[in-house]
Amino acid sequence: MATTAQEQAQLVETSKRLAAFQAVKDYLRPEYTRVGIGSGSTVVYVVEAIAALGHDATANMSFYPTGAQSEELIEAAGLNLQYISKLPAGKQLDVAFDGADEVDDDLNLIKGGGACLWQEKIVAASAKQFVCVADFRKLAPRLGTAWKKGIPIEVLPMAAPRVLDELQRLGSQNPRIRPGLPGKAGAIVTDNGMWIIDAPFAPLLHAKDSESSAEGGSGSNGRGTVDALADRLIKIPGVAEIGLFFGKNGLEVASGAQKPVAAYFGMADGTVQVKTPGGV
Ligand SMILES: O=C[C@H](O)[C@H](O)[C@H](O)COP(=O)(O)O
Repeated sequence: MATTAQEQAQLVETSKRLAAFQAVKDYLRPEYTRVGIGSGSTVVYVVEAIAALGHDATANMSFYPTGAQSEELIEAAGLNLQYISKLPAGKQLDVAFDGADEVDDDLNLIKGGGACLWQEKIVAASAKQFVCVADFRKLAPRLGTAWKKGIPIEVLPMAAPRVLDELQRLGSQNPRIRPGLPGKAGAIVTDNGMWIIDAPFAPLLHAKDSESSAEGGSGSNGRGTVDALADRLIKIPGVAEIGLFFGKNGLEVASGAQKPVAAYFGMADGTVQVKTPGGV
């Protein structure tokens, strides 16, 4: 049935909210004290779901933002704001919630569509459990299938031309420095004073593909895997961080995981689909 653009937009918002409320219900335990809050439009509903639990439920919890937007969200909801820079060495967040631009069926993520990725990766990797919340548009078998804008890469501004050259050598088709929003002359500037380059690549294979391929890490048909490309991108001089969240998942490593222990998707039919490392 044909829907108007307005109806489609409403469906997407409803789906984000469904995913966020279910994820908070499943993963925010009353005994938790340290909670990471990511960036983007879906995380708005995560904060709404947490605030809806009431002051008594959250009074002993501190909330760790991933940038200016989530800092504002936490404060506006009346939740206790704390900073990852104040997390003592050896301690972890109990859980962190964040959105994604694309999620593949091995739970690799593309993030940074809203120019937040560096602090997000630090917060996710600081959590015992990283939980992703998204709507049905973000589901894709391979990264680069649905999200065609490219992999967001946070770069030191003075290095941007050299990074663009290197990205083209690695096979990116037409990598671009992301422009500022209307009213802002020049490039977009991140919360960390960096620029973003969006680097499109052909859809990326993942570990599950290479397990079934004799070619190992490079995948089948000569196509690159998420891990192999990420390893090359992060080594380019001038690259601060990349918007690929990859590697071991949170069930395989005790700390430092960039991949979620669960990804929640609000679906168009009003259900919530949950993907976990064992269940996808
Ligand atoms: O840069 C922004 C972050 O990585 C977001 O988490 C990501 O872009 C998803 O945002 P949204 O929930 O608005 O789709």
